[in-house]
Amino acid sequence: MRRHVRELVVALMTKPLLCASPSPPPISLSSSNSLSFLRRPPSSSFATMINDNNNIKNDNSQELETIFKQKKLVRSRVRKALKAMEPSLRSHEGNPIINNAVQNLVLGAPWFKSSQRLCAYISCSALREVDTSKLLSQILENPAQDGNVEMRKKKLYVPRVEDKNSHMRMLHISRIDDLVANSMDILEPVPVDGDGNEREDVMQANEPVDLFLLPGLAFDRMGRRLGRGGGYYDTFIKNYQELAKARNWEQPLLVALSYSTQIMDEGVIPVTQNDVPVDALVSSTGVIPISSAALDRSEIGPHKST
Ligand SMILES: Nc1nc2c(c(=O)[nH]1)N(C=O)[C@@H](CNc1ccc(C(=O)N[C@@H](CCC(=O)O)C(=O)O)cc1)CN2
Ligand SMILES: Nc1ncnc2c1ncn2[C@@H]1O[C@H](COP(=O)(O)OP(=O)(O)OP(=O)(O)O)[C@@H](O)[C@H]1O
Repeated sequence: MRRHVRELVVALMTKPLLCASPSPPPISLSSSNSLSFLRRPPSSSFATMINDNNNIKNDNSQELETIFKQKKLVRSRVRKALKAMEPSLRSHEGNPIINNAVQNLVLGAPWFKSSQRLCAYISCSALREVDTSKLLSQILENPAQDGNVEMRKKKLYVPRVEDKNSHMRMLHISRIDDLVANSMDILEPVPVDGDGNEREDVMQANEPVDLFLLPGLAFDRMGRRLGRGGGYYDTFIKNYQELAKARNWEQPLLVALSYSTQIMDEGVIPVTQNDVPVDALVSSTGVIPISSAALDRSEIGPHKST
């Protein structure tokens, strides 16, 4: 609570909150909607754009509490919608076809093909997250082949929760067997590998990560992302972005994976200044580039990282 008060909070909503309304319908991403993303301002102006539109300044704890309550409401609505995707009830989402479609879109994306080092989540089926197992095995199994950018071996870092104070590390793994289930039943790496060596922490790595594949509960087409309430990802990403800036590295592309039912109308997801917007969203309907960085890296050709 005290941490909430300390935050210089800004309500980044461009419309009044619609949280009290019933479940928002999933947004259908028609081609005209998709095209509107091509007119998005560059990512560097993304935060500014939101701030400029922000006409409600929330610098007191009461307003912050309201935002957290609203976040809770959205979370519980989305959890319910995800639960309704149980095999007997769900139409086509949540099944292997949809999970395959999302992962295939990622595997085919230029920003994925050209990535050399990435952080990705280990999906948890109990949380109804978009599956990442195919992606992870492709990354880990892909043999190194000199000269072929697409086939170049990628380095993978995955999350490990260290404590309940939003502290998460991203540790290097080379095999799926490097993972064990934690108390939340999410697979994560033990800090020491089979040879007794400390796993590399991405914050200590000498080279930049170019891609983050992010989980979340709800998203919108402006790049807003609502997590599960731990603050782990927002805190981690902010720290990594600061590190990249200090080292003069290109910022990693932030890409979230989502079922369509998790994509909200604009104005539904309340955010504070701690919430880091994503650059792109992938659902079975397609890749939605949001920032100029996502558009730039959607072009075919090797991605140059510094
Ligand atoms: N696959 C995956 N790994 C991850 C995350 C994630 O969201 N997904 N995290 C992202 O932060 C971190 C772990 N944080 C987590 C936070 C909450 C819950 C969870 O089980 N939440 C329940 C509600 C629990 C409650 O309200 O008491 C849920 O969302 O249904 C799991 C992981 C790091 N690793
Ligand atoms: N960069 C940060 N520094 C410090 N505290 C933070 C930061 N980001 C989030 N928090 C704190 O984490 C808690 C959860 O925040 P929030 O509800 O935005 O998380 P979330 O977006 O659902 O989670 P996540 O980022 O793990 O996906 C809040 O108390 C928030 O103040």
